[in-house]
Amino acid sequence: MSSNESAAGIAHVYRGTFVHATYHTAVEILEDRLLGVDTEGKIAFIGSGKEVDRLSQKWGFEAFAVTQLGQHEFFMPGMVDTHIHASQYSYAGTALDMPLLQWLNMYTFPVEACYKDLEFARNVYTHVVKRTLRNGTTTACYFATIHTDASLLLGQIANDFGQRALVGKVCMDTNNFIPHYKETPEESEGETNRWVINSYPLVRPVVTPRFAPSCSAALLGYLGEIAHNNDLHIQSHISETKEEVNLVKELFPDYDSYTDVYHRHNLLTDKTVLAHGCHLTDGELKLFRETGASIAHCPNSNISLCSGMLDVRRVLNHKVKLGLGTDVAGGYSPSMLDAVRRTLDTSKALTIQDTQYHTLTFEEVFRLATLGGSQALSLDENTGNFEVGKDFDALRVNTDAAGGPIDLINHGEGSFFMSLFPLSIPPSGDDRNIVEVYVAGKRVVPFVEGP
Ligand SMILES: Nc1nc2[nH]cnc2c(=O)[nH]1
Ligand SMILES: [Zn+2]
Repeated sequence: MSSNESAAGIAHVYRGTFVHATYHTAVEILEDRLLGVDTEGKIAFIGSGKEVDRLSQKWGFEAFAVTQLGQHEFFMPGMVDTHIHASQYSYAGTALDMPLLQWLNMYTFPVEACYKDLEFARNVYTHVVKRTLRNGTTTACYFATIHTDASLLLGQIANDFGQRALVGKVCMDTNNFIPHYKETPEESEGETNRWVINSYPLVRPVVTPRFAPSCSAALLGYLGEIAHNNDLHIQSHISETKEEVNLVKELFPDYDSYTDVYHRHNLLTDKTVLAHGCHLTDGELKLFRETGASIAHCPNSNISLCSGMLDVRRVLNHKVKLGLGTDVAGGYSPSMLDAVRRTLDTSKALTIQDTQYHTLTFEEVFRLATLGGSQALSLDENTGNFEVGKDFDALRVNTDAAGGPIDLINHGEGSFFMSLFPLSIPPSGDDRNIVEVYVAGKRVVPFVEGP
């Protein structure tokens, strides 16, 4: 047995087409493969479908127990939403009529204040976890609110429905508009310490300063220390709008840049993910690269709030890790397939402005939605693509789903279009094409209905 071979028994074997990204190739379409999942939910082997007899002997499964995918089906890795506000799901699709800072005061803070009420929280959090899972988000990096108990509930709900999640209790000690929706720095530190000791098998806590304008230097310092002492993930927002960048300059005049504010409070590490980054300078991107911090690209929100257009190609050229985020409710869609589309749209809009621009390809964006996201969250040892030893986080996709949003037209066996058809789903498909969702080997969609 080689070092990455599983010692656990085989629980499931699937045969058919597998489509995924690797570290070297944006998209690989693997036809007629056999993939075995062990009893711990990890990928135990991947081999040719033609070798079913040899593999069944080697791995000890019955050939008749293999699940055969349909002619128009394939497996792709589950998608990774690197930035979503679970607490804002209740008003997704509404209230996008003002710029970020006014939008936060007018809509977001009043809604988030409601999460003191645990029943309200339970209702919204159950809906957002189910909706994102159904849309193919197998890993979500969530912002909750400042309320520790409601944030714990979000972690429990994600775990119970089988979604892999990073969950952040939001920290903020500055709020001039809604004074009751904030904490003192000491409360925030104490509650974060209470928060980070809790975990569920699929859920990890994330240290979550909301963004520099909502946090004093003292609070940022406490949070950097907690993250460092406990080796935790960190998430926040950065350089989403020019107005925000100017505000940070006013609030933190002694720092070189917005990025420097986080850096000097030990908040930039290889487990940090910062959303937006539309207006970062080259020097700031260099600091991201040096620290290993990553960017959550949230194109729907960037356009919906008229914040800016992130030049993803520039970020990738700086060798900064980048994943995609829905940023509900600044973004109006909880679907990562929408994030794929908006990423392509933003890249094409940049190309319209500059015809020499190196537009992102469909394949590159597919990678960002899957493996790229897992790298951005430093979870790619566990998830992001179909490699032996990783957890089986996967979507069973039917390109010809009954009632689906797109028709599969047969161009004839072996034609150019037929071979590329799996790639049409991220831009043109929707949740009707996602017939099953797996996290760590367990089927979590369709939901198992209670009694
Ligand atoms: N889009 C967005 N940006 C933020 N910056 C600080 N808080 C938020 C938020 O809730 N949404
Ligand atoms: Zn956000």
